[in-house]
Amino acid sequence: MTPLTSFPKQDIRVVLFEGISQRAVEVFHDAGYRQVELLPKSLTGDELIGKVSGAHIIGIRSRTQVTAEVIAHARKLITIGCFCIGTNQVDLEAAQLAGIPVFNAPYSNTRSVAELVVAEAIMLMRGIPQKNAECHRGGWSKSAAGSHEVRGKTLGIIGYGHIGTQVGVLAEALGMHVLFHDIEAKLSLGNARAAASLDDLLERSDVVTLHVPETPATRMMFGAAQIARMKSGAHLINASRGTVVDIDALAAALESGHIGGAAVDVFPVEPKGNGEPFESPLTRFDNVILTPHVGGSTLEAQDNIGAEVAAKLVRYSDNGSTLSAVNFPEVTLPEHAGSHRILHIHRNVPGVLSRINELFSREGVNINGQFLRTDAKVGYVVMDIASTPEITSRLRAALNAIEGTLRTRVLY
Ligand SMILES: NC(=O)C1=CN([C@@H]2O[C@H](COP(=O)(O)OP(=O)(O)OC[C@H]3O[C@@H](n4cnc5c(N)ncnc54)[C@H](O)[C@@H]3O)[C@@H](O)[C@H]2O)C=CC1
Ligand SMILES: O=C(O)CCC(=O)C(=O)O
Repeated sequence: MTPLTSFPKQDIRVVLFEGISQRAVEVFHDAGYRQVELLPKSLTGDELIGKVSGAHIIGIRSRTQVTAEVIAHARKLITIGCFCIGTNQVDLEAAQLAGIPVFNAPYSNTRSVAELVVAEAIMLMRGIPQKNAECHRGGWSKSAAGSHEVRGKTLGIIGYGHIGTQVGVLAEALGMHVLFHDIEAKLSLGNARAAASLDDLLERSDVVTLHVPETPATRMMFGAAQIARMKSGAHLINASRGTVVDIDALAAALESGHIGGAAVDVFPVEPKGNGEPFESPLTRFDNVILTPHVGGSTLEAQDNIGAEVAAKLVRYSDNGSTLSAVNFPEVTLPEHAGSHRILHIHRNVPGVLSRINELFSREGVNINGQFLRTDAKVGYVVMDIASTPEITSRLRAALNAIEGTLRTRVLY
């Protein structure tokens, strides 16, 4: 791939997919970006490739799959924003090796998911989904059978991270006992306790809720064997990723009555946008709350996410800072008024930095500031120099010729 360079801000094309908040557009406009396109849904296949290949910055939510193939066609792309928490929809390694940092909003919708999950735990324990469905059909069955308070019951949280801990805090405020299971050692908040094992958690919980990211280890981590371990009549909530639960095994356990009810917000296959058909083996069960992946969809969260991720994208585009990028060495940079800033992204192989420094000394250019971070695969070095456009352009061409260079950008 020929390394790319930067150019005037008014020519930078930003494409935001999946109905990202207007707040993001405002942040780009305020920062001087004029070409911001807001699309209401995700795209796939050639349509997505066509759109991304013309963009310098893209913003997506959980639905748009930015695969290695999409990235290979994204010749102008300098950065990707996931306007959400999860980043599993992006091939992070392919992006990194194309010199494209990816940003997300790691906390902005945490509270929204936690509130929904706790509300669902109450609804499931009361049998409200099936009562609601019956009333909608003109039925009436006033009864306390199968209806319970959550106070004193046990909530099992799988994945005790940002969301899991918030769910635990809210559940404890309702008088629930909280157990959690995580692959990492975690500080328990309040009176929450780590379960001895996943099986231990499943055997003791009245409601089990999943808050793990999508990783190779969590794909289908919750199947027939885990469901069988749950107490008879217990409830399952999944607002993590649709690939985490074996949906057919869940349907079978609902059919048999082993699972008392479920709330599912995420699905193995989700429609591309509103108005597209939704299909799931769970639609036939009254005791299942189905929501269209709205765990993080509150106006509060979406506004915050729009502002946060857009600000990160602007900062990277304007200044080169990669602080909080999820796939890139993190460099925090000062302002560079009065100097040219050269950003050089390269494979992390021995000798690249010394070749860069040799080049600058050969050109007789003084480096006012140099910032370097590396990870296992990639190095990111930023140099502020007092230079003329001619010298900078010569340097840029020479930098591009250094073996291992993935991308060079210049910020004037
Ligand atoms: N339904 C929705 O709208 C939303 C869904 N999400 C999903 O929720 C996930 C979790 O979000 P956060 O809590 O912010 O992430 P986090 O990274 O703070 O927490 C995830 C936790 O899961 C643990 N974990 C990872 N693999 C595990 C395994 N195999 N078994 C047990 N624990 C494991 C991690 O150690 C970590 O503590 C996101 O990755 C995203 O997929 C996030 C926001 C909105
Ligand atoms: O709001 C969205 O589109 C996705 C929310 C989500 O799943 C996330 O933040 O990871």
